[in-house]
Amino acid sequence: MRLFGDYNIKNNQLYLGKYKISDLGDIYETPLYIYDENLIRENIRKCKDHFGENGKNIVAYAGKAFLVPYMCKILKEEKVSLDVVSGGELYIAYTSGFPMENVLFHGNNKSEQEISMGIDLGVGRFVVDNFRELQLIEKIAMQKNKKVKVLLRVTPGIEVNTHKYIKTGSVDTKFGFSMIENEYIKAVEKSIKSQNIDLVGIHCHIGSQIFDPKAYEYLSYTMMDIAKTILEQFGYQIKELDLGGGFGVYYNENDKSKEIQEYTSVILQSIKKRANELNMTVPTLIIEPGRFIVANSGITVYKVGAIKKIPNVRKYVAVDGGMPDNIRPALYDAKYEFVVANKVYGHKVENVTIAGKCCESGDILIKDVYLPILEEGDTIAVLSTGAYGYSMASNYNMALKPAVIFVNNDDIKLVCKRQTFNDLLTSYVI
Ligand SMILES: Cc1ncc(COP(=O)(O)O)c(C=O)c1O
Ligand SMILES: N[C@@H](CCCC[NH3+])C(=O)O
Repeated sequence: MRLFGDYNIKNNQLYLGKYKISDLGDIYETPLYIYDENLIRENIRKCKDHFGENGKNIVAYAGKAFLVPYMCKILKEEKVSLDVVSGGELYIAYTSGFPMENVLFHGNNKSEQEISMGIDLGVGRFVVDNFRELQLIEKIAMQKNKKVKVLLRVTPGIEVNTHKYIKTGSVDTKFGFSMIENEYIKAVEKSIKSQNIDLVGIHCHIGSQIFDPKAYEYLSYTMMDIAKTILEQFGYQIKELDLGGGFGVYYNENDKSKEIQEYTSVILQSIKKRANELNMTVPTLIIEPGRFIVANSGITVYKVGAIKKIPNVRKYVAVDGGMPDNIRPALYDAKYEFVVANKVYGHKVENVTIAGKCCESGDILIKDVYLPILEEGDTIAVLSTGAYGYSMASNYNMALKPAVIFVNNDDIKLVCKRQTFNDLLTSYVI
């Protein structure tokens, strides 16, 4: 078991700083997401320190990992950019006072309304995914008499070793302009010719939960080669090169997680090397880490309810949450570490399966885990759920989305209230 940031064990109990996790579960009700705010800030600073090159390069947090108004406030204070993927994320950023010029607007099927909203709010960069979007941006920008800064998303055709659902840079993907038959060249040409588009650079993202820095070396070379082709064909040197996110994190002992500098140094060195070989200037570089910044800072806390023992088969221990607050085990077969927060080490341990409370046999948080003997009322913490947990939460089975609290030294901040039954009614026409 690996604890990050201020998580610690005292008297056989799990704590975050001075706060006992089982007490927080009682106070704020379970399921509950808890974050170590200092660790988020520390991770952001690590990215800036190892990649920012004193403000020359840009770190853009990928909001899809976890985005709430309080997170926007932290990002603003820490002076990083933000990658959003929908009108909804953009709206959260805007209403939270996040500077719009530091927003990159992603998405493979942006609606006219989203594009219009992005232009009106003045987002810094549109990351353009396809020809339809290019046309729409041009049309809407022309109507509004605006010139819009864009990065073109290119699919580098790079295979990475990660779950197939979270690969995004392979040849066969829904994202970006393909290199096959020089599709991306046509997009560059259209952008350069357009009166209402200001082509700033190119973007790519090969996938998520990647552990091999070599993948970024190869990506860096490929993208600089693309930049060279653009220079040769159009006499245009790109100003910005965005290499996406994807830096892998520790969930369990099979994950060979690395320090961020092991990825960023590869990127910085490879880009400079290739730029030198190609006789080009180094563009402003951008990375978009999501998981790396928030995953290890967050945990999810549950209470044990029903326990079912099937003689000689299996013991199921059900908790008061499950797939609505963490879809990742069901969707990606994700494996987390589990801690019984109110009795971390037991005299005896046993093999159990932790089940959620949904009406779904696949709602299993983990199969075959050794934990101290569990009883109803015990508090279970699932570690490193800070990325793609709350952001992927649903109301399946009309489950209420849990509260989220941030702990920062002595302070506790409730950043999302637990939903109520009345909240479930808000979108219905009765
Ligand atoms: C375009 C883009 N940028 C950044 C990210 C963030 O990835 P991660 O959370 O793995 O760093 C994603 C998600 O995979 C993405 O699709
Ligand atoms: N939701 C995914 C990551 C998505 C990456 C977005 N392109 C996960 O939990 O691993």
